[in-house]
Amino acid sequence: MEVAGNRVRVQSLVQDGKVVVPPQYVQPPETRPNRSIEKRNDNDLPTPPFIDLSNSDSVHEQLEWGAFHIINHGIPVELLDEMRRVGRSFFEDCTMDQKLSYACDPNSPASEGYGSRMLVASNNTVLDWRDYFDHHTLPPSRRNPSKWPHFSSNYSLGLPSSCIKDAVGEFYQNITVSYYPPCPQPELTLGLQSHSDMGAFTLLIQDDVGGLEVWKDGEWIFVNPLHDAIFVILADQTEVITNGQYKSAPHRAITNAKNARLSVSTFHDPAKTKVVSPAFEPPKYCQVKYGDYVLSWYSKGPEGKRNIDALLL
Ligand SMILES: O=C(O)CCC(=O)C(=O)O
Ligand SMILES: [Fe+2]
Repeated sequence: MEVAGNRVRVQSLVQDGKVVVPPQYVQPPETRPNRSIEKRNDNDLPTPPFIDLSNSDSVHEQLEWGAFHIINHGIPVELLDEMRRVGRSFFEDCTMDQKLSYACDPNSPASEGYGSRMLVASNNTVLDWRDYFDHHTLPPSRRNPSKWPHFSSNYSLGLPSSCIKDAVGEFYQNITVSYYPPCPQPELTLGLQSHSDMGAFTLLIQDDVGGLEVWKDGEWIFVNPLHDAIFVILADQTEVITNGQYKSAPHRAITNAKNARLSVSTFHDPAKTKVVSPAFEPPKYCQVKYGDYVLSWYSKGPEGKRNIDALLL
C-alpha cells in the first residue's frame, strides 16, 4: 500500500485488491447512497436544467437549481476531451512515485497537488473514496508550472461573467482533477461527501461514468454526464452576493464497483482579502472576508451547507 505522509491514496487500496472497504471510508447509514443508486434510472425524476448560451431567455428560472448544464458555450469539445484525457492519464499512466512527486502538503488544507483528503476536517471525518490533483491557475501570478505535471498547458476554461465578477474582483481559479477508483462496496461509501463549493461558481466536466448528484427539493438527483456540456455549480459567495436569490447547490459524488470515474472542476473564487457582501437591501447574510470563510470551512468541514447557513442574519 502506498502512503505519503501517512496518507493512503484510494487508488492504491484498489490496486492492492481490497474487496472490503476499510472502516474509515464507511459512511453512517443516514449518508449512504443506496437510495440514490436504486433511483438513478428513474425517468420520473427531475434532471438539472440546460442553459443554451446561444439563446439565454429563461436563465432566471433555471438558476433556481443552483446547478445546471450549459450548452453552446463556445468552448471546443476537443479542449474538454483533452482535459479529461490528461486528467485520467495522470492517475492511470504515471507511477505512484511520479504522482507522489506532486503530493500536496498533508498538514495544510487545500494545498495544491496530489492528495486524497481535501474535505477532511478532523480524525473523525469519514474519508472520501477519491484521489485528486489540484492546481492554482488564476490569477497568473499564483501559477507555478513546476507543480503542473508535464501534460498540457491548455488547462484554463475561463468563461465571461459580469455581475459576479464585479463583486468578486479578480478571480482566483483552481483546477481539481478528481479520480474515483472503483469501490468494492459502493453502497457504503461516498466519493465525495455532501458539500456546497465555497467560492463563487464551479465549472465541471466529467467522463461518461457518472456519479455526481445534486440535492434538490429533498432528493439526491443524479446528473447525467453530457459529453459536450459544462456543468455549472453555483457556490456560496454567489449566494451571499445575490442575497440568497441564487442558492449554492449541495452536491456529492457516489462511487460504483465497475469503473474508475474522472471529473475536472475549475473553481472561481474571490481573493482571500476580498470582503463579500449582499448586493441587495436588506441583507440576509453577514458580510464575510473570503479568507475567513475558507478557514472556517476547512476547520469545521463542509457538512452540506453549514458554513453558508452560519452567515444567515
Ligand atoms: O467529481 C464530482 O463530480 C464533484 C467534484 C466536486 O464537487 C468538487 O471537487 O468540489
Ligand atoms: Fe464541489
